[in-house]
Amino acid sequence: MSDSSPLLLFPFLAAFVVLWILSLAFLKNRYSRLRLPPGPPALPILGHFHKLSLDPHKSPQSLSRTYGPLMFLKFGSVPVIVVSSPEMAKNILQKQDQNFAWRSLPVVQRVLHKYPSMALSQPDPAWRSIRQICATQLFAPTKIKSFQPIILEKLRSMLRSIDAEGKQKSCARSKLHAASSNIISMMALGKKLQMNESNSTANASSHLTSLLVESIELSSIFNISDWVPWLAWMYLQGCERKSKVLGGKLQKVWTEIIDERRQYRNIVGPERKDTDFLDILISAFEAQDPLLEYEKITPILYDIFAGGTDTSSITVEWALAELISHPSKMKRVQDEIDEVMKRVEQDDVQNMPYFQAVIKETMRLHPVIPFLVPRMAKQECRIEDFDIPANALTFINVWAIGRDENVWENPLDFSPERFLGTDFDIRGRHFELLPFGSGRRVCPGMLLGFTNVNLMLACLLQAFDFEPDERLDKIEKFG
Ligand code: HEM
Repeated sequence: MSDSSPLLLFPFLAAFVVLWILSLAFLKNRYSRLRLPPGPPALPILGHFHKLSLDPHKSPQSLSRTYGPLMFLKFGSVPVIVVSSPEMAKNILQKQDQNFAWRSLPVVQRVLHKYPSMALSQPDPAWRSIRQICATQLFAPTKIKSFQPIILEKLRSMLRSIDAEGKQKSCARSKLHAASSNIISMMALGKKLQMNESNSTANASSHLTSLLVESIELSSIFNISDWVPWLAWMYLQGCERKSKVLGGKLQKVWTEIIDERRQYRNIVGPERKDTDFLDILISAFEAQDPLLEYEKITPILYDIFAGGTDTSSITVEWALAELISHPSKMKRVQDEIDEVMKRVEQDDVQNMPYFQAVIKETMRLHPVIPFLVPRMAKQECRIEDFDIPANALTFINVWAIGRDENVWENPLDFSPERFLGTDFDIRGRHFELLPFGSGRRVCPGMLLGFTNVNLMLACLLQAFDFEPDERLDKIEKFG
């Protein structure tokens, strides 16, 4: 660096300080008339970022022990509400669901897709019509049932592969992940794609996998522009540029896949049947909108891959880790499986109360999306005695609710027995247990995700005996 560089920095620092003072004054005026929920004192610019530890899902839980189940924080300049009790969650997700159905769109996602994905769309008519297609066609119970043979075939091939290569943790993890992605990819884009490697779409689909992984990694980077928007113009981390390049590549692959399918549909003509999600989506869009922009299908496919893959395999991994650490519970669930099932079938899985309790208990202690997908309050509103500012990003801390001693007895114990003989389910009606969220933004893939978790876990428990392992790592990592 040359000698003159500190001088060059001076105007930059001066501008920074002025912007900071202006932002403080602006925020003070903005919130001074409101009775905000309690929260710790904030630092300038950073807000409460310094309060987050390296495990960001744990710090809000300890803060809420001091400040209560409805807490106000600021991350950078973004107002944040953290909810940590079933009553507050019910207030937001049921009583005020409409106002809290909005999402904030991170910069990476805004640049990555021409149209926002379903998970990050605002609750407008287009989002509602996609949710409708999800409920009545893509994830309808009959559709999921029709996919059961495909799911089981993939799982049997996973079992063979684990059997051949040993069931060390790392091996089982990668096989679970691969099985989960294969199941989703078969349902979304069709069996033939995976079978015929010389087919150009098959190559496109394997390229797609690596682009999707890259895009999920990019989306999970902590991007300063999202939290301190007035610094966005500096492009400090280059995320926008990377998203633009990646978005272009993703769009090219999606277009190839969709175009090839449309050509195939034209060749087969009206005789064809909608076999997978892509077919269903093309038909549904064509029926609704003759001037269809096929690009609007791509964010839905993106959601199906991004939302449907790791969520199931991680849940199964946690269930196995807990059962391996609790051999008597492992024996009880395996005995139940041996008694009820010859071969794994979804209908039988539902008739195993202890097995179902194991899954609920796993989802209580280890929800894969610990804060749900953050909601945003469209308008200023009140919760109990407090004012919630418009556009406050709202985190429902289901991880903390699942471990709250005021809600659960001995909350840190893995005890599936607590669910036996109760009517608790995971569908978003019981605000103590919300692994799939609740209200109008509840996970649309819940039935599919739950079916996959059931079948994967049942297959593994039926096929193998797992030895207790002292080296078992039960450390939760965020993101
Ligand atoms: C064990 C499996 C799964 C779990 C635990 C899970 C969990 C969740 C959660 C907690 C949310 C946020 C709900 C809220 O904001 O209230 C969500 C949203 C979503 N999930 Fe899932 N999910 C799973 C499987 C799936 C599958 C299989 C798909 C699709 C194939 C999927 C697609 C989505 C989408 C598109 C959204 C956003 C919905 C919207 O904002 O309108 N998920 N999921």
